[in-house]
Amino acid sequence: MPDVAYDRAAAARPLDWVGMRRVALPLCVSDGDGRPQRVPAWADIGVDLASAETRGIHMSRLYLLLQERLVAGPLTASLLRTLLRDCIDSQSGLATTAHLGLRWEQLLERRALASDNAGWKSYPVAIDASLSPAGAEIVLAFGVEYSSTCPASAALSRRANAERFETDFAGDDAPSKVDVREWLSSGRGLAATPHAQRSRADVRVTLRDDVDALPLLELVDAIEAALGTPVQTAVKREDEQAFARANADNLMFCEDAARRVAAVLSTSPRVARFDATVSHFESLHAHDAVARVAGTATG
Ligand SMILES: Nc1nc2c(ncn2[C@@H]2O[C@H](COP(=O)(O)OP(=O)(O)OP(=O)(O)O)[C@@H](O)[C@H]2O)c(=O)[nH]1
Repeated sequence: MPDVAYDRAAAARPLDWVGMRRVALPLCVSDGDGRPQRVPAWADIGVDLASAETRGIHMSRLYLLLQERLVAGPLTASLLRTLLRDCIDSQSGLATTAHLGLRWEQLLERRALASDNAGWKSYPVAIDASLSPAGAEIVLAFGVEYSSTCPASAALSRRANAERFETDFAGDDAPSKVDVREWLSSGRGLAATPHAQRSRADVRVTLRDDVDALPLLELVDAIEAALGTPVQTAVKREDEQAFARANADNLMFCEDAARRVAAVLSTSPRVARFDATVSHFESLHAHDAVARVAGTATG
């Protein structure tokens, strides 16, 4: 059968990236307990076309390698490195580099804060993997949603509560502890509430060369613990009260959240470099408060 890919290229020149975008496949990843889990995923796979005179690459070979390796899984850094090497080799000398992008939603089970319940949250995950004569680089990216309560608004709310207390207990007689407790528990005891909003940390980490298992769960757990207020799954009243306490104990500007995320990533033994952006989708403003932090890890 004719194979025009071998034709001599018109306007011959090398190309930086040739391949396929949005290849659908059932990606085999490891779930939170290390068991293989198949998830719908989309892959972008490509190589450079280093041979200026050759018209086309062998696309089917890249496609078949994706189906052969990523469906069997589970996805690890060594599987990605081997796949990229084989993508380059499949082109029989036409290519020197390969790039693979993967995107999927990862379900992770999360326990309630106080009750004996649990539920599942979906996390957006992506992989950007490349192999060139300079070596391999694997970037793991994911998003973590949390609640942020504004520290400035909290201070102003406490002041409003104190002023209302003075108004309601304006007489000379000192109120009893019971009076104060009842007032605090009543609607009058909350003169103002600080604004809080759903927020998201978008994290990208370049993995160290000695990492094989993808540290998604480890990093999600560490970041959610550092922020203190991850959005919840199953919520009973005791969970909601615990969440309200966690927000009071973890008042955060976007700058505070960015520093907490950086403190985790900069000390992780799995991370070589990181780049994180936190976005607070403000309930006070029609715009978002955003902070970005990047650096190398020393862990
Ligand atoms: N390189 C290239 N191939 C394309 C493009 N669009 C479609 N194809 C098709 O991709 C199909 C697979 O290409 P190849 O991998 O060369 O298929 P093949 O020649 O049957 O397989 P091999 O013998 O292994 O090379 C061919 O039918 C091409 O026509 C394109 O823009 N560039």
